[in-house]
Amino acid sequence: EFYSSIHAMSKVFGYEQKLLQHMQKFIADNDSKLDFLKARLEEFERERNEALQWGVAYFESPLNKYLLSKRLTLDWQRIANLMAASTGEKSLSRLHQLRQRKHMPNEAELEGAIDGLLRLQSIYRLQTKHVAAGILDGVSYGTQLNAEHCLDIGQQALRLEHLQLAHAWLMEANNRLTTAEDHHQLQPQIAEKLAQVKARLSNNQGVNGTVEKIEEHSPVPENLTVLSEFDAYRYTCSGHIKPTPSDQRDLRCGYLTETHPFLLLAPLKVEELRTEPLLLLYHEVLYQSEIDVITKLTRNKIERATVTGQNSSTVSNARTSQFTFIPKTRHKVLRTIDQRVEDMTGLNLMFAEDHQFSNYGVGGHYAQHMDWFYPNAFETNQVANPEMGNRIATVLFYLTDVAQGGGTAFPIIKQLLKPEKYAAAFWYNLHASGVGDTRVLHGACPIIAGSKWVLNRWIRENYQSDKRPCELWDDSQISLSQLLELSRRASKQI
Ligand SMILES: O=C(O)CCC(=O)C(=O)O
Ligand SMILES: [Fe+2]
Repeated sequence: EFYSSIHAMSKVFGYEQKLLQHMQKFIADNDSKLDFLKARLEEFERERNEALQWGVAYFESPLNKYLLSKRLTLDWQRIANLMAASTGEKSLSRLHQLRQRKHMPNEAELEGAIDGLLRLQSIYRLQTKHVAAGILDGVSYGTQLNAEHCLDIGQQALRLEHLQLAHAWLMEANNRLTTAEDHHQLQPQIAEKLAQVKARLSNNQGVNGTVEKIEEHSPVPENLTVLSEFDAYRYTCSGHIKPTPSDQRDLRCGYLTETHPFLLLAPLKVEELRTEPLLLLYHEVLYQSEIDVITKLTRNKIERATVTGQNSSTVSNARTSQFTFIPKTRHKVLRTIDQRVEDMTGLNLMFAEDHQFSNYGVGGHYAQHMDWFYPNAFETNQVANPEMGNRIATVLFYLTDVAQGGGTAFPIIKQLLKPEKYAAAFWYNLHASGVGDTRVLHGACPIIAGSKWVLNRWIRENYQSDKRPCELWDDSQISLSQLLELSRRASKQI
């Protein structure tokens, strides 16, 4: 699972250094063995040449008879033994051990890494020729891919039915054939795969077996209001879906001082991103010292995130991040943060879920979802502490900035929050009636470069009645029967 977090990736990077050291030792041992053999070979050849110069007289000397016999018995036996002995076994067995280590990537990880790259490419509409040249969204990382790498990626894109991208990568592989050996070895494979891609594309398009120009990305639809949920998420990540000036006209920002007397002294800086439904962004609501404690608390604790399914939690490509839950009893800093969340939200944190810390590495993302539980999740016992009710609100703290990508996208309310260290987003998941609000659909966009840490505070609805009174009227935009339908679909999907 190393590709889903930078933390795990740096560990594996350390293992690679050890692998290289064992390999060096192996080579050094074998080198000295070969050096020894070469010296013996020279010696034998020298003796033989001398013998040849003697001619027949050589065999007349008892000394030479002895030397020849010795060479052909003892000496050659030693040489043969040495040649047969495996050298560097110790380094080899250490190397094997290291490769068995936890976190060592296997083939599934390799595929995951390519998946992540293709996801980045399709969401941010990156051009293949740029990616292959190490340029990601305009920033150059100085890593070039060779023809073989491009072929690998093209093949996987083909397996994943990303036909347009498969085509672009295979063409790039062709462009990157440099040596004669590459041409000889790779070109036939590339040509074969290209033919497959073209055949599939023309089948799909129903064009009499010919495909004209193959674009690597389909054009951005003109009407961005009728899209699948995933497309809405990705076009929000890429910045194509964004609020209009009229969406933003009534928004305010300022200092929050009302929820607690303490805030008169230290007001919270808050910005309204949307009023209906409410989406707020608090700036500078964490201290570096708190992040330092959190870093220590979560070190070595994260594991690959799952999505909750019908029968169990499963690792899914819809969510490639790593997380851990930590109860607030573990450290005073977590309780201090909860006090601050109470001040920020006016809600009661007594029964919030444990603190969830997530780490996303390059390519890491979490596709669109709602944080609230569908009714069927309660019926099928998938909700921990169901008596606490649904997740009334979310506070999402950003513990890092992210170099490129990694925003939180809200496709329906057209917002893309760029991770800002020390900031936190707040939104209600439920309508005042308690019905889940579908407008707060959101997801974590894939990271292009850098690493992202977030802390989720999921606040449950019980014990909030004096804070956010439950309303009898339903302000939701969907009916309960539509909600149940959504819920049924969600349980089938996972
Ligand atoms: O990391 C983000 O930006 C969003 C995370 C999220 O939505 C979640 O963990 O539920
Ligand atoms: Fe979420």
